[in-house]
Amino acid sequence: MQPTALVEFVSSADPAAVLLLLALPFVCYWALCEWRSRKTRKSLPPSPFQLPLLGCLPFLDHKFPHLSFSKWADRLGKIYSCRMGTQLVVVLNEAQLIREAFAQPCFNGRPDMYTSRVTAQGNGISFAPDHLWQIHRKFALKTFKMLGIGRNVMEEKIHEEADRLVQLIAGFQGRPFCNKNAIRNGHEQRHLSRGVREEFPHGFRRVHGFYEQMNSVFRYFGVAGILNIFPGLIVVPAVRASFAKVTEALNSAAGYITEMFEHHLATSTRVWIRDYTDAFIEARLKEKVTEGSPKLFSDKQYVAAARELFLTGYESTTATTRWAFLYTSANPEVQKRVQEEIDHVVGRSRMPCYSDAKNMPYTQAVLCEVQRIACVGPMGVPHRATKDTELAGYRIPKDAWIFTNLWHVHRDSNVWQNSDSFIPERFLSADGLRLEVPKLFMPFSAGKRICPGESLAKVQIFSIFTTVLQNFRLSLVGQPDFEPINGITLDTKDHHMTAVAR
Ligand code: HEM
Repeated sequence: MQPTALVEFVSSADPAAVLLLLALPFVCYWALCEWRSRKTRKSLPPSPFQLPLLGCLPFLDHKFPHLSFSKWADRLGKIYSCRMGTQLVVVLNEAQLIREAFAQPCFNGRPDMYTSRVTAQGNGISFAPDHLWQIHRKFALKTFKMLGIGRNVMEEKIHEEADRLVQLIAGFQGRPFCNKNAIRNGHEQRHLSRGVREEFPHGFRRVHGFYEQMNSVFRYFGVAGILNIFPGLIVVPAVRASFAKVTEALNSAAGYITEMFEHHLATSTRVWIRDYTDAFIEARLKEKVTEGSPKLFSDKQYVAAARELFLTGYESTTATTRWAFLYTSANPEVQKRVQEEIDHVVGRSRMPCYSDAKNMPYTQAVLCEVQRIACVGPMGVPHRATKDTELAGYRIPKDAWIFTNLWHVHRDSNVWQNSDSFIPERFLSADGLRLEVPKLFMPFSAGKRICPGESLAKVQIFSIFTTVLQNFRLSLVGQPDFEPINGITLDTKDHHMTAVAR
């Protein structure tokens, strides 16, 4: 066709046909590229059956979602994907794969979740923006180390808590008491004994109120959590009311924490760093000098970080301690062996210390088995992929949420023989003399986000557990009920027990 003929054709033809003709080579080119890239592009991990818009939500066990995630893991293997609403979630079900993923920075982001956005407002540790997270995680770890967590200084404070719990239990004089309330009260009393009584004119009522608020957060979070998937549901009265309860409790706890901060400001010597709050005040003053005003160590950051450390630390360690008492009361022969080990290594004249733990393999095996079987944080804390990447041969798109299926990791019957039975010996060497913790055991997760409270939790659980068993023989009243109750962590139900002095 001559150029003039082409011009004539274009000017006389239907404009739509011309456009179509011009677009055709581009469309063909795009289709070819797409076909080529699909051939080479990895697919998403396999999925369970899902519905449009809702994804897997209608098929999740509403009471215990981790059981559904675990059932799908049995069928789909170490990695699968699903949608919660329109959000893509990748679920990791095997310890080795979790370690492999979390060793890579691109798997260590956190989702931008509605509940944390509204409550922490970009502050705190777990859900803070990246730069703030790095600084405050490092700061918390450095402060814990400086305060002697895992060393003698901190242990003195934990001994106070254990001692108060022993006094509290002794007060029941062999009559039945509620395990749950006793451990909570022991913890609150220790909090009081650490000087809060002087700090707060309202004394115990104030501390008790603070813990009550913390419990409300856990109680109501279950319903409010749906807002992370469908933020629009805030208009539904029941969801709105639950979330209001959570924010009300968090605000009220913030009031308590602010009072504590002000008291520390007024009484800080700046020479003796008494605790996390004193260390925060120091860092704040330094930032003020260099930057003019505290931006990284702001008041809001203090409230969010301190509240989070209280909340996560308190709930997970007290729940684990309650499970430890439940399992050892339900298994008298295990309890007897722990007590024999305590008598042999510690005796009766002093309190057990964490430094005794290395000589107490059986007791440590019992506590590992409690953490494995109870798994208080069954789905960990969600991560987020920060870029398009790959894992185990599958495509993981940027912003996919990554769930750590710790429940499955610790209950997989292909990994743990008789996985639903309580068998502390699985953490001992064949001769029963040494503690052997397999790499498949990971209650504190792994990688850069691994729980920074691990050492503190281990010292606290060990000290309280061994001090109580050193003093009392525990027995359950009625049949043991191992079904958990679900909040942010899996906790024991209320159960009654008796404690006879040894
Ligand atoms: C038995 C006790 C505990 C268990 C089982 C536990 C478990 C966990 C798990 C599974 C995670 C998620 C890690 C991840 O994102 O992959 C986590 C994170 C965290 N835990 Fe713990 N934890 C315990 C005690 C504590 C204590 C005592 C504290 C504080 C004093 C604490 C503070 C935190 C914080 C701040 C994070 C967020 C870390 C980050 O995002 O970098 N935890 N914990």
